[in-house]
Amino acid sequence: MTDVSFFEHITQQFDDALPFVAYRKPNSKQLRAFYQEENSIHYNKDFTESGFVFAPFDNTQKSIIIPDTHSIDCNFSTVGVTHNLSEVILPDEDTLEKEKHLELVQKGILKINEGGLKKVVLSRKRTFPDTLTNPITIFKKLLQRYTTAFVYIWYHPSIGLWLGATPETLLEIKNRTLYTMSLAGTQRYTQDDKIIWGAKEKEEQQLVTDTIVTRLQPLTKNLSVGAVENHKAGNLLHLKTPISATLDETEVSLKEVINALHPTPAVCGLPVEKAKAFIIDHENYDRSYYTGFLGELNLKNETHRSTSRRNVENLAYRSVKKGTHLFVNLRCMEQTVKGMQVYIGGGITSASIPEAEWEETRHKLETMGSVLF
Ligand SMILES: C=C(O[C@@H]1C=C(C(=O)O)C=C[C@H]1O)C(=O)O
Repeated sequence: MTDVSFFEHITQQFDDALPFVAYRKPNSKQLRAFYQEENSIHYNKDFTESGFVFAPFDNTQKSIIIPDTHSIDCNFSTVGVTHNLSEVILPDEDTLEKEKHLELVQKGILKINEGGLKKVVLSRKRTFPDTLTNPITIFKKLLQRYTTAFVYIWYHPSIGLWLGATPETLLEIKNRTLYTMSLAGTQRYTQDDKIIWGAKEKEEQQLVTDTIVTRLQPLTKNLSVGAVENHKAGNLLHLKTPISATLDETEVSLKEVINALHPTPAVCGLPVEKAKAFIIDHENYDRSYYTGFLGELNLKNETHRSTSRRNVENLAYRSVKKGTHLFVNLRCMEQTVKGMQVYIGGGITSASIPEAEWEETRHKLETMGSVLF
């Protein structure tokens, strides 16, 4: 299919108020969409379903599946896309918003200093009332600007419309190998500076790595932790550690692995239940799908049955294997009647400085806000 027909197809779905998701994986040119011909909500039961899953932050709430029954794909090239991608200066922020966020961060630091809580990720949302009104155009701009991110547009008439360009993989399972990452710590990317990370960022990211390792250890074998590297996401840099392991899905279910990983301390905090309770009590808004996860779940068409006759066991395994590739829903926005709502947050530790945390959310906002005008 040509990219023109692809975009026409998803535009038609949206105009007809029918569910769809369209996405492109990091560093890929392939665009893919799953869509429904009716508007029912398919809830996930136990992560054995096939399709595209959209899960909220609160893991006690249900996730939604767009089944893999109807799909289209195309190669996307930016040739012929004429969107202006110059730097955008966002409208000034309400001073009340700033005060509210500083207060929230101060409360978080206080709670950490009291003991019992090591890290908590605190967030806010900003509504842009006067933005581009066509979400498909925003999607195209995200594709054009964030080539190394997982870029998506997700729509269900009974739930809403979400868009995002996330740098964070929750989990990928290919054959018997599981890949994930610990992503935390943020600084602005400036081309000419030598990259130096502060102790707060290094410690915060190490906490995430250690937790992921502890949670995956009992479920996997051959766990391997790579070296810490810089990860560029738009105008930001993060610290990232790649983690991989061997997973036997005949012994450990996908549901167990997802429950072990989500929510990671990169988006919630540590210890997870205490951090989650603090977030729910103090953030004063519903995160909904922000810091949830989304992506391909048990996609059958990624299965390649081995033709090798040498390893019968491997052959049998491969024949039932399906592909799963999930991302954390960060750098995302939701279309509402009030305008586009962009969600942003950052990890708070005892070493956090409230003003710097506010600035971090401003920088993250610029990443998303730049495609809205
Ligand atoms: C919570 C967000 O990002 C997370 C928090 C980070 C941090 O605290 O430095 C960095 C990357 C993400 O793990 C967000 O972008 O909203």
